[in-house]
Amino acid sequence: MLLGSFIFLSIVGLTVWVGWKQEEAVEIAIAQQRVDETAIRLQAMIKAANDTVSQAVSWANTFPQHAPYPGSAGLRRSVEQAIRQSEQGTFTLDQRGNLPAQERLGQLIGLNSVQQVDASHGVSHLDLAISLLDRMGSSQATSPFLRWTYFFSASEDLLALTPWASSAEMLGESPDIPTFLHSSWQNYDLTRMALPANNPQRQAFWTPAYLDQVGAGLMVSHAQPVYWGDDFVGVVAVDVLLNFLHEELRNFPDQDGTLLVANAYDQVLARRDQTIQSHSEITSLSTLLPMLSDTPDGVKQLGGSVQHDNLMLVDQLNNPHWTVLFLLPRNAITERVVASFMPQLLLALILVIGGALANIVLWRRFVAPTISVAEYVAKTADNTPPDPPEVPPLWRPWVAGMVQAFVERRRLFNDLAQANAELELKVAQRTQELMVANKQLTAQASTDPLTGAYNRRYLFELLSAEYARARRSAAAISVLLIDLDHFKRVNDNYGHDAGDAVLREFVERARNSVRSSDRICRYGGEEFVVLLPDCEAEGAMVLAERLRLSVAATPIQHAGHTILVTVSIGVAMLSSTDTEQSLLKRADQALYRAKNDGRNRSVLDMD
Ligand SMILES: Nc1nc2c(ncn2[C@@H]2O[C@H](COP(=O)(O)OP(=O)(O)OP(=O)(O)O)[C@@H](O)[C@H]2O)c(=O)[nH]1
Repeated sequence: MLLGSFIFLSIVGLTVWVGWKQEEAVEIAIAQQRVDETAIRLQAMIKAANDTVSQAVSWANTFPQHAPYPGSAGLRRSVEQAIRQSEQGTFTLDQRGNLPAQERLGQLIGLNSVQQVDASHGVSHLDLAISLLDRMGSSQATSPFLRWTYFFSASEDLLALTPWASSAEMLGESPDIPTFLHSSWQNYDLTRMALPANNPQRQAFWTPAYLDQVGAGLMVSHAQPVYWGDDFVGVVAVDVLLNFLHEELRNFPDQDGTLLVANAYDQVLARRDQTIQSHSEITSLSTLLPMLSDTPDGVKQLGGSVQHDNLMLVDQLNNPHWTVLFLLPRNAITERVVASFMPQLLLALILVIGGALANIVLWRRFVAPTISVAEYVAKTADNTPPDPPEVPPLWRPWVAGMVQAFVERRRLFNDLAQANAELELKVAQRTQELMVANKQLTAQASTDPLTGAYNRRYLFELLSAEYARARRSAAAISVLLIDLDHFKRVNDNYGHDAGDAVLREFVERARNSVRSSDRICRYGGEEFVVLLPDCEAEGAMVLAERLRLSVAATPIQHAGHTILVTVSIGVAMLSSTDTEQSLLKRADQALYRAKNDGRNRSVLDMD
């Protein structure tokens, strides 16, 4: 029972745990999916900057093959006019009132010394700048967050920029154009990073974030150097305003946690919970997340890991290498899991409580009654039946029937045991009786019923045994053959009963005259044989005489009559040549002589 409960609770617990983990995994997957989608959207939005730069650089690198470029003839005339009209060795397009579609074009500032024609390539940086202004003028229309597109010439004497900005606006606090152009190459990341020494692979790159000097906001530049063959010509760049990032992060569907975008320079470019409006507000990611400072490339280490009490979900854009980072508090996940898992949890609780109740009911209704009934059954072996067990009402009729059956069984068992005991007693008695009867039968089989002497059949058994014994041990053995004299007269004179009485009395007196080991046998009618083991002839004669005299000396009284009886005795002792029959025969011969000699005497056969 306990084991069953334990297993049941373990299964429920395991199920809850597995369910919990599954729900947690689902929540994490949803959050990761949102991060991934945000990264994809940002990548799509930033694509305009990539396209603008790659198309412009592609055009610029092959520009000598396009020249002369007819599309910018009007702009070129305007530039040449500006160069001619310029003072102080510099020129701008501030006076461009005669340009067609001027809003579409941008500003161009430079030094009058700018080369009109490159001797080796046949075209000049100025030609390239003019053609780029013509081609890039509509770039901003493709994306609202592309701010400036521009070309710096590597000779530090030219800057072409679109859309339009006045030279005053561009120069800002710079004292003059030559200083501005020169310092731009020294101070701007996009120009410095484009230099052949810094970018031998001539790759496009993204600069760290900076604040636009004309107040447009936080931005980054995407730039790529321009080469004509092996000659470094300049750099084409586009400035990207980062305010769209904040808008994008604000639309993130998960309202919990910290969400930000950082670049590969450890700068946090945008945070959902905070707008960045000044350069000082640009925090470093490693400062924001102290745990990152321990690793050389913290951002790469972040994916899906748990940072303190937050789950950190990350996705990275390819170009630029920006990171969308979402710190979701663990307790927010737990709350969501609880919310979505609550029905399952409730079900599990119901199952547990229901299971426990079912166990209790099962125990009370079935197991406990079964045990008490089993104990009761065990006790029904006692003679006194125990009280019936306490069971629920449902069981009572059944238990009552069973108790009655057991009691009846006990009663039958007791009756049977008693009957068995009685039977055993009877069998013992009967056996005893049979033994007595057997003894009697045995005695009857060997005894003459009238006199109690051994009968003729038994005489021969005895004689045979004694004969064998005498032959083995060379012992003596003698026999007396006794015949009552004129016995017929007794019957005739006093009746047959008197004759029987005389026979009985004779045997009685014979018993009193012989040894206990001697055997008195009725040989037939009024003839008797007394078998005398270990008795020589002389002893036999003495015994015969004593017997004869005991009979003759005292008449027998019967029914008022005094009956005088005598006996004649033939005596013989076993000789070495005798058989059993010959021994008896010699005794008979001696008897015969005793009769002939006048009766009432003992005669020894001397043979
Ligand atoms: N009452 C009684 N008489 C018996 C029994 N057995 C034999 N007798 C009788 O014994 C008598 C034997 O007679 P006999 O053979 O003539 O011999 P006897 O009269 O004894 O004469 P002797 O032997 O010559 O002395 C017969 O009359 C038998 O009927 C018996 O069991 N009971």
